[in-house]
Amino acid sequence: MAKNFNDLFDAWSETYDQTVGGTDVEYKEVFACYEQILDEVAKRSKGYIVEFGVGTGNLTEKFIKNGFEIYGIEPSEGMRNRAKEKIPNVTIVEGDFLTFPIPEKKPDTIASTYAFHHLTDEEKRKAVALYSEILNESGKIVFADTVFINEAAKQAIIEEALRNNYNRLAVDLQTEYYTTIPVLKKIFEENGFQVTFNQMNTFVWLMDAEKRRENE
Ligand SMILES: C[S@@+](CC[C@H](N)C(=O)[O-])C[C@H]1O[C@@H](n2cnc3c(N)ncnc32)[C@H](O)[C@@H]1O
Repeated sequence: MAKNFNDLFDAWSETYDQTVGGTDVEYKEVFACYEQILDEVAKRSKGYIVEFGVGTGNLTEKFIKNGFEIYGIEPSEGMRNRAKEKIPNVTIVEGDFLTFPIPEKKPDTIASTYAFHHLTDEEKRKAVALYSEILNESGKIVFADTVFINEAAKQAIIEEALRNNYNRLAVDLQTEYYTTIPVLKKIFEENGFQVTFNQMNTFVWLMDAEKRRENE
């Protein structure tokens, strides 16, 4: 099982929607264009969707508005409760990226926003291998998360955060498992996906990974 961040997210659940709206100056740029990022993930998703780390249900709500059937997975009870208040009739179960009740139907899309960095790179590799098995043959993964083009870019952003006295952001970037595009590209390709990366703001990249067919 991945590292447990539940205390942090239970506490944050009450004010999370204000943070994504830009009230926290340290995280303003991380959440810049938040609605557009979620819209783009929703637009690129298809069919029956499994969503990891649903949080307060903002992406889930967009999926529902677009008419999709959703199976949500979220480890924090506080976050699950906020999401259930917002979207009462949606299935949201307790679980994380690696340990979760497998849905009865094979998903067409596995989606997630602002959450995959909670796994170490080794755990990310295990998760993508697992998703390759449980997805439909022509299934896809659509993630948006903070990623860096390389380690030097990551260090430069951490130094800038420290210069701005954004100490919570700097600690977050140093202690969670933010990775680089080459690492993620390798993980997806080794597991039979063809992946594209599109930058959405200074921090967040959209990853769109399609399963390659046998003869490709
Ligand atoms: C920054 S919030 C993002 C919430 C929502 N997806 C959004 O875009 O607003 C990160 C979410 O990931 C969840 N999370 C933390 N560790 C996780 C893990 N190992 N597996 C799945 N979700 C996790 C947290 O509980 C939290 O709800």
